Amino acid sequence: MLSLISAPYGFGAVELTEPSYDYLGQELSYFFEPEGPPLSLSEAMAARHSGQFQSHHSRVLHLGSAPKPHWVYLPLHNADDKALRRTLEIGPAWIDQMNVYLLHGQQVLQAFYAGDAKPRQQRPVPNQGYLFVLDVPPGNSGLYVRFENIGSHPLVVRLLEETQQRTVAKWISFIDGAQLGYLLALIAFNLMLYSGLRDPNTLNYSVFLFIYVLLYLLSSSYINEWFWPDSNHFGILMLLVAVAWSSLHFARHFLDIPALYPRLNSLLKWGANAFMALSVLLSLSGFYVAGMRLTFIALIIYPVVMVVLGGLCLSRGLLAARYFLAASAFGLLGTATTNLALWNVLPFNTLTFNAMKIGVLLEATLLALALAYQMRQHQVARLQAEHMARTDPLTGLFNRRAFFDVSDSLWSTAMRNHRPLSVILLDIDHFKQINDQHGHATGDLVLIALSKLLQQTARHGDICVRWGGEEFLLLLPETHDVQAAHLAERLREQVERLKPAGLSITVSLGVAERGNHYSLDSLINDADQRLYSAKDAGRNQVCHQACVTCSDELGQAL
Ligand SMILES: Nc1nc2c(ncn2[C@@H]2O[C@H](COP(=O)(O)OP(=O)(O)OP(=O)(O)O)[C@@H](O)[C@H]2O)c(=O)[nH]1
Repeated sequence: MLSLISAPYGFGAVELTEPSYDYLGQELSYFFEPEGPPLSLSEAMAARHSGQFQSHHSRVLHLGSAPKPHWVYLPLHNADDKALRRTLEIGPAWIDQMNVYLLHGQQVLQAFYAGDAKPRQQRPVPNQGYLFVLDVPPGNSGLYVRFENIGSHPLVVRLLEETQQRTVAKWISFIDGAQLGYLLALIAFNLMLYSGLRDPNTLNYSVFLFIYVLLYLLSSSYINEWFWPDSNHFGILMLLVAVAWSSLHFARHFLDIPALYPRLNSLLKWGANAFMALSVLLSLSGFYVAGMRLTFIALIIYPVVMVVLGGLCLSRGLLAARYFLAASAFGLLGTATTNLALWNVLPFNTLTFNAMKIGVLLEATLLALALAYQMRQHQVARLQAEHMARTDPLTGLFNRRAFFDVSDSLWSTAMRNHRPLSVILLDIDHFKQINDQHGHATGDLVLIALSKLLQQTARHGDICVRWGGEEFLLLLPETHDVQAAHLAERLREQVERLKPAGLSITVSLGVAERGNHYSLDSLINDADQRLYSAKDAGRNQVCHQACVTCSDELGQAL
């Protein structure tokens, strides 16, 4: 037994005089404990010396989704003539229990008891894992670590020299600060948008991101003391379930799935609720591993569902789905890359290890862009609807509704400041004949040509309105009756020369000035009467206050 214990450590040992940031998975060997009471250190040592420890060939040790208690051995060598201080880093942060022994010969030099399952054990350092300061004597030494954990824990082990450890800690603080600051800024901004715009998508997005931030903080061991201090796994599981649920909730509403795919929507909604309830129930009733497995299955399915939903909605012409699809694809890619690296399918390096974080940042950014794009689309649609409600579709001129919106203030200003304001009403002569003889489409062309002429002739500030079928109104601020009559006469002459669709047309016009009118309606009425006077007088003429050719009584009197 003694000879077994004193067997050499040297073969394949980590050389401590050559500090490196490398992960040491390839130098590790491991051994699953048989059923029964936990093995003691000397039993584990005996198992190693009898060749029961298996060697390992990748940088991360991943022993399945719920491995049994096991031992890990790491041989060390110090070629220096004095003891070297190294920080042993063991991640991730959510290991329940581990016993670490540093041995030199058969002598235990240091022992540590760590994990997040028992209150008085050494706790992990946020986002780095468990840190143990080792003073390794010259020559060969060895590290034995016993792990016990409910659920998956890919094991990432490094030995860092003091300055390396400080560098790692600095970069972790910097990257975590930047990442969390960015996500919190997105959450705050979207909550502000929600408080102003009441768009439920911005709220759903903020809730989803906030749960993700909580999950990140909890799984990296930042906030274990505040939430579920003695049941970290339960907290992580609940937040995983909540992240999955809230992301699907956001996706369903953002992509308008209830309207586009009502049946699929019900399926997703009830499926997500049932899965959430089942996971929580299983975990609460002691079937934690089953609950966890269910959650992990869902976590694989959810991102795929997102991508499929994005694709479906894009095929239905929902443009904001482009951003959504890209966001989901990045999220899926990041999560898949990190998981495949942890399972040693992809090479494990800083990029693949952090791919999930990068994916989430890209996903959050693209979803924020998707929301912005959707809001812009809603705004454009609203403006278009408003524009259409105010505009005559054939001629592009204001319709009556828009006229009353804008004319009120012009009328009030003119009244208050005693300023002139005139109205011209214009009607195409015998327009019915044009329609009857040349067809409705030709009639439309005539109307379009005439409205263009009106727009070109009117000054900036004048208002052109399609008043009815073939009737137009011009509201002319700062214009006296005589000036309006001149404009009307000019228009009449231009129409004669216009020849729209090759046809000769004429118009009759009635002009009225604000004068003693008490309301805009009465002013328009006056112009209308003069228009009909112009028609009665033989058409193709202007009738105004000083009119002598038309049959207007007032004009005749003048
Ligand atoms: N092409 C076309 N015709 C229209 C439109 N709106 C109204 N009309 C036609 O305009 C004609 C107006 O006819 P009437 O009210 O009898 O007037 P008119 O033939 O111009 O006769 P007077 O006004 O007395 O000279 C009708 O035939 C309507 O169908 C339109 O948007 N497009």
